[in-house]
Amino acid sequence: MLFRLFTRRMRRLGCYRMGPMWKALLVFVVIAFAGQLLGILFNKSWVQPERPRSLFSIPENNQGPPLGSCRPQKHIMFLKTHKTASSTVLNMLYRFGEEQGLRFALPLGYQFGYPLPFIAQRVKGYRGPHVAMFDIMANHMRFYKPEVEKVMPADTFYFSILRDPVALAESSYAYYKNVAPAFRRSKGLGDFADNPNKYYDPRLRNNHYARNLLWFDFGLDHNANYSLALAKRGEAAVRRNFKLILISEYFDQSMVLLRHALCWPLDAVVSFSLNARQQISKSRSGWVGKAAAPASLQLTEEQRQKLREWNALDWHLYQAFNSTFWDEVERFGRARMDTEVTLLRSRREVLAHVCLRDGGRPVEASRIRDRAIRPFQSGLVKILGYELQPGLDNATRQACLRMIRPEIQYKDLLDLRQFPHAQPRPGAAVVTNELVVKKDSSPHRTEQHAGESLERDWDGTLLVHNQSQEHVDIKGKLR
Ligand SMILES: Nc1ncnc2c1ncn2[C@@H]1O[C@H](COP(=O)(O)OS(=O)(=O)O)[C@@H](OP(=O)(O)O)[C@H]1O
Repeated sequence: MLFRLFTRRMRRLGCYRMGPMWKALLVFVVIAFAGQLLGILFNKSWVQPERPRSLFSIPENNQGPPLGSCRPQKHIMFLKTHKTASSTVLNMLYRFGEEQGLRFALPLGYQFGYPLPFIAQRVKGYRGPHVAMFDIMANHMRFYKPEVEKVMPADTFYFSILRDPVALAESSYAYYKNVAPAFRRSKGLGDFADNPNKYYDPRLRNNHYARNLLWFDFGLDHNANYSLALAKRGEAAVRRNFKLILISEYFDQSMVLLRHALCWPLDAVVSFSLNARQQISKSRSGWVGKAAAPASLQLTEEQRQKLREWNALDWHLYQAFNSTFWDEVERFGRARMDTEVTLLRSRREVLAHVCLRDGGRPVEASRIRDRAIRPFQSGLVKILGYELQPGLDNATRQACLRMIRPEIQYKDLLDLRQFPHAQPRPGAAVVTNELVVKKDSSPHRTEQHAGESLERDWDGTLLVHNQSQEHVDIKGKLR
């Protein structure tokens, strides 16, 4: 019937003198074309990324507005800057990679030899330049592009995240109070801001946490004297190397841009804030109120301004990329952005309701019954985590767990999956549930081992001093 119709139409079009061979070929082309068309209409995975085995069976159309004909990006390098919400972003990358069976470039310990500039040998299982082995790289490092390029495929998508340097300084001071000598010596952040030069010695290890920390993480000289020309050169280097720079203060808008840049489904960028510090409120519940900072972190407006000046290179970077960020939002469309942010937030609320106890409120580590998901603690304040809703079915529980599993534990899990037969190296600090809540009270201990000098860094990282005095973190703790 269809064939008869088709031949009649062909006759009308003047195709009388076709031989049987040509006719057969034409029929074949038409059938193939119709097949493609039906495939496009009915196979959504062509137009939308395949939804990872995700939390709950929700209809496809709840995965956010369609993304067009893009393909999900699977080669990703995220520069995990410090105290910028980067652990929340890392969690999303871990989840997506795990669900899609991607391979992670993981550090031997928990960061890639930080604070030394990145070298490819820090990647576990690295076999040499341009051996395409890894899909995602995202743990803390001091960025150094030529070495990163040895590890990651040429079509890798590079992105990172920035935060207002004043907020970042508060977070960094709270977290690294006992780690950065400049912070340790001052009475409080306000005192430090009033006269940073009194406390800051650029030669002392870990003082990079106290000055232009973003600039440092991007691999630039964070102690350089500020000049506009220098700041613009640094900014240009970041622009050259990174396709997208997110802004922590606009986290949800950032996630929308990221989702579109990576062509990912909505669930992949829905997250719960990880690594938040507890801030004591005056209310009876005694819980988090961002306004109520402890006395040692309180700042006057003048001190805030001084911190901007002290971190002038970071301040420049932040302002420049904040402006670029809003240009991107403009290009994306304000109304469209608002719609997608609303969708993202409502999805987060649904997931919080399903997954988390107490309506999703973060709690202090000691109150988390499952010790395996307690977050690592450091500094002046308590770092909060989450408790899972009891009584979840196994699949939901696993999906929820992924969203709240702290960075250290998640890295260990992926490491074990990728290297199931690897033996821990001699001297390696094995992460136990106890260790993740332990504060290291005696930083910089030194021991002798097999002719080498071993030193424990503030976070338990085992550093080996060999003859060239290079520090190698074998395995230790984060940050
Ligand atoms: N979604 C979202 N939006 C905005 N801010 C967020 C988010 N998730 C985490 N955070 C805040 O980020 C701070 C922790 O940053 P990091 O995870 O990068 O820290 S670390 O360097 O890995 O230790 C930490 O900041 P402070 O609470 O000010 O210390 C977190 O509260």
